[in-house]
Formats: sequence, structure tokens, C-alpha cells
Amino acid sequence: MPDIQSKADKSPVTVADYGSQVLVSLVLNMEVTSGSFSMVAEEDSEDLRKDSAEEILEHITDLVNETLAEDGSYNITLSKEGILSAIDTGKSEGGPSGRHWVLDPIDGTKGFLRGGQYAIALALLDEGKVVLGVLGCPNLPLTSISNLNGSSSGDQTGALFSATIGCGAEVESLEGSPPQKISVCTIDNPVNASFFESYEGAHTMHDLTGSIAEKLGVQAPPVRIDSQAKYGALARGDGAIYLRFPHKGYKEKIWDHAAGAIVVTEAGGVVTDASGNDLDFSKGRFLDVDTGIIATNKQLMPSLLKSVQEAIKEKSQAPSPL
Ligand SMILES: Nc1ncnc2c1ncn2[C@@H]1O[C@H](COP(=O)(O)O)[C@@H](OP(=O)(O)O)[C@H]1O
Ligand SMILES: [Mg+2]
Ligand SMILES: [Mg+2]
Ligand SMILES: [Mg+2]
Repeated sequence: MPDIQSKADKSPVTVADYGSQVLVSLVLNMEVTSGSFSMVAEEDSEDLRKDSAEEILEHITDLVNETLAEDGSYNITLSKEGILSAIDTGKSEGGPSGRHWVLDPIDGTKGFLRGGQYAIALALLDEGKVVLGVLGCPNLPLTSISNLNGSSSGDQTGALFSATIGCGAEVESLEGSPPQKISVCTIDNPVNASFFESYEGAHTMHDLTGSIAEKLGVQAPPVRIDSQAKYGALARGDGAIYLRFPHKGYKEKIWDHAAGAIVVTEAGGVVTDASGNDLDFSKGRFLDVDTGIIATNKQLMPSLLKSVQEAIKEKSQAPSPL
């Protein structure tokens, strides 16, 4: 299908990923008028500049121009070259000084293609710290994940989470209902806790997370959904724990966690790596994390960390399969 391509790392990218990156970078560039503009974003134009990508580039250009015209806020039309250069405004390396926008134009592309969860994730780094985060989750129920499969619940679909450092976290509908303050759950007994993890077994080790949950005493089965919608759901107390343990050799990217992490911490939660270290977003496009990423409330974190470390130790001592 020409609207879906495979990237060098074999992950999918669609016209929607590119289109979203164009629109967000274009609007930010026009609206942010103070200081220089820097953005670290997932997609780049390299594959779209190949002759074989002419059809997909044309489709992205048409879709972006249709969207701009329908919205009507900006009187602009982009050429194909304009599309390519808008995508490439996301090429910044980020780092510890100055301000950098961090964008995942579609996080959870596999979920998006499956009709599952996905998120448009935008954060702002200031001197290496995340100070602002927004997560748009078009397929997430507005009130609770428990309404995911119930069309009879009356819950609206689509949730927009946002957080500003020191000001808390909020959720509103995608149409702009009054924002509601959110906070992580207050569960302190793991027996009553449930945990979120990736739907895709290629993105996280489901055997290891199962063993962590068992050690901790979690009874509920894992809640497997795509994207940073997991962080949003955790931040409003739909579940108590987030676990992510990629297979060996995978390097985490800042756009996969920056917006989600501030939404959770501003909702009163804690986000760390498997050793209990805070995530450091100041090191460039990648995150330097030890083994995995975990998040929960302040009450459960000490016992979660203990279970994580025990499960990792046990896995490393297990005889490797022949
Ligand atoms: N082998 C791998 N291990 C861990 N994460 C991976 C991966 N391959 C891709 N990913 C990342 O996992 C993200 C989706 O996470 P989740 O599993 O929580 O939905 C992807 O974001 P994109 O969909 O933006 O590319 C991608 O960055
Ligand atoms: Mg991707
Ligand atoms: Mg992503
Ligand atoms: Mg993405």
C-alpha cells in the first residue's frame, strides 16, 4: 500500500505520521515567535525524497493542503518541497541548553494501523528539562479506559492530556471541554493494582513484565495498549503501573516518553528507569536508560523497584535457551 512505508529499522511510517509532523511543525513555527526555533521530531524527509516515493509525497501534500484549507486559520498552501522542508524542521539534536520542542507526530503507528490506541505527543524541553507536555489520544475514552470496549458506556472517545511543570496535569475532550485536573491512583496494595504495557511483544518483554507483576503480587492481567496513551491513562488513575522493557539493544528515543512522562509526574506519579533513576532528556535524541522504564504512584514505587530488580536478576541468571 503506497500510504504505508517501512523505515530502515523495519518500523512502519504512514502519510498520517508525515502529515501530522508537517502540520504541528508548521503551526509551532508560526506561533512561536520569540527566540530561535528548534524541534526534535521522529520523522525525516530522506525516504520521501527518493523517486519511488513520488506518489506518497503527492498524497501527503494533498492531505496537508486540504487540512489547512478546511481549518481555515492559516492562508497557506504548501508545495512538495515545502512539505519536505517542514518535515526537516524536526532535525534538531536537542541537548542540555536552550529550548527544544519534542514531537512524536504519531506515537503507536502500529496501533494506529490496527485501529487501536495512538497519540500525537508534543513536549517542550527547557535547559534539558521537560516543562510542558501534550498528548492527543483520538481513540482513548475521555473518562476511563474501562469504557474502551463498551459503546453503551456513553463515554466520549478522544482525550487530550496536558501538563505544565509545577501546575499539575489535566484532561479535556478533543473538542475542548473544560479541562479537568487529573491525578494518579492512590492504590498502595499491589493486589488491587493493574499495569499497562505495550500491545506489541516486539516493543517490550512480556515475559519479564509478567514476572515483575507476579513478584509484586499484582492479580489483574496486563492492560496492553499502544502508545503514550498508557501514560495518559496512568496519570488519571485508570491503572496503577506502567512497565516498558525493550528487547536487548533497543535505544529509547526522547519523543516516545517526554510528553507522557510530564503528564504522569504532574499528576503526582513517578517515572524512572529500572534502577530508579529519573529520565534524563538532556542527552540528545536518545534516552540513556538502564534496562527499562517504569512508572507508578509514590506509594507503590519502592516495592515496584524491588520487584523489578529481583525479576531482572532472576532473568539474567536463568540458563539461556539453546
Ligand atoms: N524494537 C522496539 N523496542 C522497543 N520500542 C520500539 C521498538 N520498535 C519501535 N519501538 C518504539 O515503540 C513505540 C511505540 O510504543 P508502544 O509499544 O508503547 O506503542 C514506537 O513509536 P512510533 O509508533 O512513534 O514509531 C517506536 O518508537
Ligand atoms: Mg515510528
Ligand atoms: Mg513513538
Ligand atoms: Mg511516531
